[in-house]
Amino acid sequence: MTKLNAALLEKGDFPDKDSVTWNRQLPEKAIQFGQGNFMRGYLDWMLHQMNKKGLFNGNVVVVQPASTGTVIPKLNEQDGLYTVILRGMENGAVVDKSEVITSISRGLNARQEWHKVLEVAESTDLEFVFSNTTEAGITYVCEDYHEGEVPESFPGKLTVFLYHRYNALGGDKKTGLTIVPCELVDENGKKLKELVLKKAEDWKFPGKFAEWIERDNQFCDTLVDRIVTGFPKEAVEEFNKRLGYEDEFITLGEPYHMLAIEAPRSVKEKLPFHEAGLNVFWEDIKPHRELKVRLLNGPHTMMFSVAFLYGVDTVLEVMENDVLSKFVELAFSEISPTVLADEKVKEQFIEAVKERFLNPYNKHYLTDIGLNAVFKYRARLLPTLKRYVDLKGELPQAIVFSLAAMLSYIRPDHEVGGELVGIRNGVEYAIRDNGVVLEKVTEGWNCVERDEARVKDFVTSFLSEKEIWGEDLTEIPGLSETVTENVTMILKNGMESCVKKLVGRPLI
Ligand SMILES: NC(=O)c1ccc[n+]([C@@H]2O[C@H](COP(=O)([O-])OP(=O)(O)OC[C@H]3O[C@@H](n4cnc5c(N)ncnc54)[C@H](O)[C@@H]3O)[C@@H](O)[C@H]2O)c1
Ligand SMILES: O=P(O)(O)OC[C@@H](O)[C@@H](O)[C@H](O)[C@H](O)CO
Repeated sequence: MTKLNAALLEKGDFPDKDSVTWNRQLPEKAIQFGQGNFMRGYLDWMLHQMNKKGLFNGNVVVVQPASTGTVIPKLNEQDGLYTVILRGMENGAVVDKSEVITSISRGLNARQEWHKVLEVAESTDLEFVFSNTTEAGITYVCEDYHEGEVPESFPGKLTVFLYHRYNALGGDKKTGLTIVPCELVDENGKKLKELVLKKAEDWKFPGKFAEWIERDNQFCDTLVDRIVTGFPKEAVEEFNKRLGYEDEFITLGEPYHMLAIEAPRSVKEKLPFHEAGLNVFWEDIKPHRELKVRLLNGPHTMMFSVAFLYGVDTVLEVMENDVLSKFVELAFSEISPTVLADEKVKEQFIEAVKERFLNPYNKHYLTDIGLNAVFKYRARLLPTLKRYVDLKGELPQAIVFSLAAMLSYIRPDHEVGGELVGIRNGVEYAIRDNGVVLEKVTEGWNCVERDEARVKDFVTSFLSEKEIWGEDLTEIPGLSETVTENVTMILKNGMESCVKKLVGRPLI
């Protein structure tokens, strides 16, 4: 079968050819750090929608920031082209549409082609920097600067990129950029700016550069929302057949999307998402964040370990299971009172989330949601747990149970090629979490394997780890004891029996 690339698009030899809009001559107005599924199915898709209406008139250079990854060469083989397939319900009707996205001009590997990345910094066409480097990307890493060499961290790369631009173009006001991070990190724009300024200070870049950053570059805070499940690895042939070409980057997602962005009016004028009919809010993002992170990401992080160890694999299977769907109800009932929003707004949001989780087309794997789960629990559930304790004077049982389930999920059986492997019902799964977490959990589980009575020591030591939690969680009254009880119960009776017992309790 023919591969998707520029030649195929020009030949137009495939079923959906009439829907393609492509202008290869558009200037490279943006650089994007992060080549993952989410950006392809969300931001690059949005830029494409604007290009179709003549509202952006630009392309994006995509940079792979992390050293591992195989996306860039394959993306370049496809001339930056790929297909987004959006499937689910929209306004009560079934949607199933595919579209070739043409907003990416090329891809670069930061490690191997840093000089080319710096050439982009010199361009007067460039106006925007977008990014999604996961939560791990917007963190401070202590590193040295050597001229011409690529820094390890994303903030380090961005600082050198901006410094190169400042030097190449003379630090003129007009050469400042609009920087729009899409990581799910609270105040992502402000944090990224702080990190850039810190790097500039560490590396003793001139004060005038810091002034240029402050005065002429806009860092915007954002909140992003769309469930993008990525490449359909279990049904590639079926999709290629439907499209009439082979595409290594088919990106599946739901029709729903939302972007909340805090930025000055000038940015709104340069990025008129709303004029292209996109669901974008130019306002305070806090209310959106409060609802979305607590009531969508929170239940995701609660359900992944519970449901996976129960024996199911996807969010849809959770929602369609009698017992697990009750666990999700329990999750909403514990989270909702802690969310600072109008009751009606919360109810409507919860109903919409349930409908999205029930999207019959989305194969959203629990193991994908479980990537780096401990830090997600810290960011997405711990504030809810603490607020619940303040409000009710007791622990939220399901939220606490999901913490025990997460510890049970990160239980290594053995190691393969440096990666930890867990076992569910005799079948292996990869445990993918942060290095510190894996080290502590492996140590803890090793002790428990030798002596089951050591669960208490394991849980207490893990919860008191400030490097992981940012605080000592054993100070929350009863938490350590309840997590210990739950882990012990899961070990003894298995997940199914424990969840059934938990959901048998009356809803709050
Ligand atoms: N997939 C979704 O539905 C969805 C929805 C909203 C938000 N998000 C956010 O997007 C992020 C990425 O999701 P995805 O589905 O694209 O995953 P992915 O695995 O396809 O992509 C991960 C991306 O992050 C980069 N990356 C990873 N670790 C990094 C590091 N330490 N420094 C710099 N870059 C790093 C990779 O190079 C890659 O571009 C998630 O962390 C999530 O918070 C995803
Ligand atoms: O993407 P992650 O791994 O950070 O989190 C898993 C899901 O909660 C997340 O992808 C949601 O589906 C998404 O945030 C919806 O906008």
